[in-house]
Amino acid sequence: MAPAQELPPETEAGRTRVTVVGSGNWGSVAAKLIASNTLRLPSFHDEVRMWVFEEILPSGEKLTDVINSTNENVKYLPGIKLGHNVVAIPDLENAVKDANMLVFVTPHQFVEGICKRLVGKVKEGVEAISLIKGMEVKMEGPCMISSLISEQLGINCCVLMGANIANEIAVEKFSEATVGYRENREIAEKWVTLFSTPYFMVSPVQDVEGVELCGTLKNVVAIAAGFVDGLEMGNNTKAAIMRIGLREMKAFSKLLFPSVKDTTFFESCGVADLITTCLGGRNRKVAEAFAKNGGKRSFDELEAEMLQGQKLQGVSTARELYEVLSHRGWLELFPLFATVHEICTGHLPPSAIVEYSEHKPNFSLAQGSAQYY
Ligand SMILES: NC(=O)c1ccc[n+]([C@@H]2O[C@H](COP(=O)([O-])OP(=O)(O)OC[C@H]3O[C@@H](n4cnc5c(N)ncnc54)[C@H](O)[C@@H]3O)[C@@H](O)[C@H]2O)c1
Ligand SMILES: O=P(O)(O)OC[C@H](O)CO
Repeated sequence: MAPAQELPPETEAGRTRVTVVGSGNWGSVAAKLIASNTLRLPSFHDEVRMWVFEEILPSGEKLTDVINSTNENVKYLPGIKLGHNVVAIPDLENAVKDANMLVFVTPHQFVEGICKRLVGKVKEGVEAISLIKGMEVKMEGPCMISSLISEQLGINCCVLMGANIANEIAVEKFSEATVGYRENREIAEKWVTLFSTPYFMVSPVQDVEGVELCGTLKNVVAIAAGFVDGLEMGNNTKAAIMRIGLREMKAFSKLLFPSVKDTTFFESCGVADLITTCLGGRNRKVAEAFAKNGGKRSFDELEAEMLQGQKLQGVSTARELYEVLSHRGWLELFPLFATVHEICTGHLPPSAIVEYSEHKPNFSLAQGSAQYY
């Protein structure tokens, strides 16, 4: 497809342009979903730009060249056509400069660097959405990725989270997702329109922090579920870990943001994502291998070997969470979260996942926290 700037000006008028910042496994599927909709919705420009962190493939070719010539992300989503209107762009500034809607979908550890490069480079009034499951920990405390994007770029940022294993959505198996928004329902509806397809059902919820924390924290519970699988502890144990994990997700979210709604945990971003991720996600899979190896091979080594460039979010989120819990004196309130980090870092054996999480938190340690359980 012709690059956007070559289109006659009259075809441009009033149409919303979308750029996807990120092109991993989920980033590529997000681009595919969006591209199928921009083609059919007259209010959107057909072309979807996708920023690609450039890399050279074993064939010696550039990943962007291969995506643009084959219409496939051969490294992160092989075998799936993205849509002829998806254009891979290696230059970040060029990818975002004309966009009215920006979709952020990179592993969370890269977002801050990306945002720094984007300061002053995005269009005025641009709307953003984050599909990123993770958080940053700053001196002043935890910072959700949507806030980081919002604050660094001075733009509004919604979130989209859900029970969304990318490879399943890539082959158009039915699933649901949740858009979290702050105040502007109209913008949330626009995101819902942009993402919804007959096989991808999206619902808006006015609880950006609740939706984003669900997506972020479930990755830590998935690591715990992987340990249980690696130790062959069975379904009941795994269900117990998921229940305790959900309880800690809710308690932590509400301690951090009292505005978080109970009902959010019953949306796709809550219990449904927790279930799918503990059954079929990458965090679970690598944690299973870690436990099978008795913790003797590091997560970094296993991630590189098992995921071929895809990135885990659960191990770093567990570390970030641990920092927040230690700093606020909440470690004993969240035994599952704390134990996951201690196992990941080799301070406890994988079997500690049940030895520790079976203890109920000591409510007296944090005044008023019992009401959240
Ligand atoms: N894959 C899924 O099923 C899925 C589903 C829902 C949400 N998510 C979330 O989406 C986010 C993105 O995950 P993904 O699956 O699209 O990615 P991924 O893990 O498949 O791929 C890693 C990506 O990081 C890029 N990268 C590597 N080094 C980089 C650098 N220095 N700077 C910038 N980018 C770099 C790679 O090019 C690649 O695009 C994560 O927060 C993840 O939790 C993933
Ligand atoms: O494969 P994971 O563990 O990164 O999880 C993928 C998605 O977040 C599931 O919704």
